[in-house]
Amino acid sequence: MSTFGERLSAAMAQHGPLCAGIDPHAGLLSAWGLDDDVAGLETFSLRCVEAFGGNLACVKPQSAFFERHGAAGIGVLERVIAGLRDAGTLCLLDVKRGDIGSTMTGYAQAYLADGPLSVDAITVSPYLGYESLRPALDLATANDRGVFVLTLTSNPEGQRVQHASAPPTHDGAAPPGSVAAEIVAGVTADNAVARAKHLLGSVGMVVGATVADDVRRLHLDLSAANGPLLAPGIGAQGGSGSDLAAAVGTARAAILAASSREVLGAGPDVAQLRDAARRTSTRLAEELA
Ligand SMILES: O=c1ccn([C@@H]2O[C@H](COP(=O)(O)O)[C@@H](O)[C@H]2O)c(=O)[nH]1
Repeated sequence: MSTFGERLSAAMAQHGPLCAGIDPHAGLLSAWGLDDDVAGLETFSLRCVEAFGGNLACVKPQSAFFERHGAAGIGVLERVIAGLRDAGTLCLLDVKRGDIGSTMTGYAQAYLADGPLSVDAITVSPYLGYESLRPALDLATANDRGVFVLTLTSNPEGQRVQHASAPPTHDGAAPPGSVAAEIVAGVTADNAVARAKHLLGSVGMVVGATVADDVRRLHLDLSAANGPLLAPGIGAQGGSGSDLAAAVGTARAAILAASSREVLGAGPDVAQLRDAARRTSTRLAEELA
């Protein structure tokens, strides 16, 4: 099988840069005329699969909105994942997992090995240390899956952690600067083999569409990292593809722009939802060009 980076490159070339979110907020269920229960969750989510499957490069279910319904909600998530797989559309599960290595192995097995929650890629949180993610990084590589490491998140609170200076390493090597820069350095190293083959790497970063100024302020070289950049914050959070594209240099080609509420507001009609996603993808392609 081809690597996740190769599959994502091909999908973006075919369908454009939009990664539509499936975020079944209680408010959106209500706006679609659905009850805030498992039946409403299932109707909402499977309409999204019908609208987006086969039409977009990637779809990003937000695990939180399935987990809040308990085991039955996870069952719906399993059916969403299966539906996207059947449609041939990449599924990036936004689940932001991160733990000590031994536990991280369990999370990696849940999402990056074969099983009911197996997806093409997941989001991971590096705040227990980039190397604590090693079990997920290694299993993703072994199974041709991907991970997206939180690097500069779209929310304003993230700055206090992500802009902080990284302490010196135990071996005395000079730290690369900020916490965010340390994560970029880890991703750069993990994508080196793909880079040598002139392929997009399978280790991506989450860099919010709202934080273009921070990318410049921290002097992050996202091009050298050679991974896809998941850019949430388009639409409802006020971010724009063009601002981020201007800040990341040649990495703009690797921006996978995530938008949830802006697109989902076009439901519940499947055709209108599909049209909204296509329009957003076309607009984002222009902003990122
Ligand atoms: O830095 C981050 C990381 C993840 N997200 C997630 O993306 C969507 C955004 O939803 P919108 O409705 O388009 O604002 C949501 O699932 C977040 O958890 C993020 O926003 N920022």
